[in-house]
Amino acid sequence: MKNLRPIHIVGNWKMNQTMHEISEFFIEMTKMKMELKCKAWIAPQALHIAILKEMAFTTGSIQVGAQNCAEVDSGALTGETSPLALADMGVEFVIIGHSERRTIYGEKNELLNQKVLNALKNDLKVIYCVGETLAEREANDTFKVIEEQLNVGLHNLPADKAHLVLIAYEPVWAIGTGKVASAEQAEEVHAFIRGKLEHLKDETVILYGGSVKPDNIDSLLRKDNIDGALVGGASLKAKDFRQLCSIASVI
Ligand SMILES: O=C(CO)COP(=O)(O)O
Repeated sequence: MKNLRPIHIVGNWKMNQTMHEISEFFIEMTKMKMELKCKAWIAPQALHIAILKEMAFTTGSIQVGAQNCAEVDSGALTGETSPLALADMGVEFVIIGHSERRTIYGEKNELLNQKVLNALKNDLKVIYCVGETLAEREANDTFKVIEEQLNVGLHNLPADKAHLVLIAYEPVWAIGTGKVASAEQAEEVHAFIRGKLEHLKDETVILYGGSVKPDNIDSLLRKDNIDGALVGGASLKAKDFRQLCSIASVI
């Protein structure tokens, strides 16, 4: 079944990168002239989406997305990013429910559901993030927390848009900490998530995120239900990003 699902390497640049660093990234990527056999996506901060789309166009194979969007298309929402505007700009995907949005900005599953449905209405691909904190894992609540995040966050998902949804499992304790979940720990949760999906159980791409690096991605990607990675720190430099994509291309 895994071969139904193309491997995705998604860089989440979070609130990083200057114009100089972005130019360097694409100069390096272009020099490498790599033929990508995996899907390579990058989500820069909103301000950089347009310029990245131009640069990515010259390298051919990188798709550009957003890290967040509002739950409605337009209105008096100062500082928000409209999914309608993203679609209008030709943006391909949006990350929704990242743990930093959930914990720092207090975004709850109900709000995230509105965001998911509205992004899908605009035909954006959605990477919906789920994952437990360390305290929740230690209290043996991992599956309960993730089930709730899936049930509420993906409530009323229209069957005809399910092909636009990807899931990212990002254990909060593994993000930016250098503590990667073992391939077995991640696979256990990925299999659980797949079992809970209502539509397109076999086709839905499920990414792992949390301290993914070139030296640990191989064992993760070899698991049946791990179809790629959502990568923070190691996606910022072209050399690491390219290496992640090269490893993913031969799985
Ligand atoms: O949050 C993440 C990606 O969305 C993971 O970040 P790191 O790869 O830096 O741990």
